[in-house]
Amino acid sequence: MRQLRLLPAPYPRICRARHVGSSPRRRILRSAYRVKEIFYTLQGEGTHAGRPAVFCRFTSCNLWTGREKDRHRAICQFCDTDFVGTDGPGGGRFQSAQDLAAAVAKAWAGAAHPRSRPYVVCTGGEPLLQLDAAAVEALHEQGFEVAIETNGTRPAPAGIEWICVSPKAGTNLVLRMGNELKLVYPQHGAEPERFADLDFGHFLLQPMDGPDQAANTRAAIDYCLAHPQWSLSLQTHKYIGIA
Ligand SMILES: C[S@@+](CC[C@H](N)C(=O)[O-])C[C@H]1O[C@@H](n2cnc3c(N)ncnc32)[C@H](O)[C@@H]1O
Ligand SMILES: Nc1nc2[nH]cc(C(=O)O)c2c(=O)[nH]1
Ligand code: SF4
Ligand SMILES: [Mg+2]
Repeated sequence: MRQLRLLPAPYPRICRARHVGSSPRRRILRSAYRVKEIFYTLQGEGTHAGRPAVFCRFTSCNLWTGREKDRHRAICQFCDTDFVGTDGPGGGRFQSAQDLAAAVAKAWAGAAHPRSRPYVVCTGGEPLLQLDAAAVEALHEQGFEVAIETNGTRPAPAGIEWICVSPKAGTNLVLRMGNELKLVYPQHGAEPERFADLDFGHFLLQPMDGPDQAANTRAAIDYCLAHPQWSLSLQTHKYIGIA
């Protein structure tokens, strides 16, 4: 069980909860995995677009509060996602990695089959503020192949099968290798050339959604045509009207 506790320093060496806050005196232990929503759909973006997956959307991000009133001063200002709170379908607070993995397994609708291993995409918000080795292990125990969508500013626990990093301008990119680098385009200060030499299996440009979506799509197409290391990633779920 992951319980809310305040620990006096020095802290026990064996403690699975994670510390929050910088000052040792202010280290409060997080109580649970906080999840906005868990839902079953098709992966809409990137290399695995079209693949059935359970999406586990963790609450909170380190680059935006998620509140519209703060968007203009956020580090990441173009976010298309509501990740505030735990009130979405299947959302809630999960006290243990096992509880979290059981909720994800409940959402998987596919039949067991050797060629269709259950697939979970951990996203957010920023999933690496919460996803830890215990959660990855519990998801594996439920039979899942684990994928993540991350802004790359935090290290990832071991064992994740598919790491998709989507760098944001003005941030320090910590995750510099992975399976796919999916860059929202265009971003002043995060031009594709800055990332082209990193160790990723796939390099994708995803047009920034918003008021300039059509022009951004044209610009992304032109960039890919001129620089064939890069492929286009469309947010297909938005076109076909699924979550
Ligand atoms: C909502 S984010 C959550 C995961 C993580 N925080 C991240 O940024 O990668 C999921 C994906 O949506 C992308 N995304 C967010 N807002 C977008 C927008 N307005 N247009 C296109 N892609 C966007 C992100 O770059 C990321 O690849
Ligand atoms: N269908 C679908 N595919 C997605 N790929 C990444 C998503 C995300 O929000 O992280 C997402 C999403 O929200 N829905
Ligand atoms: S880093 Fe990801 S979740 Fe956070 S604000 Fe940006 S796109 Fe949204
Ligand atoms: Mg999304």
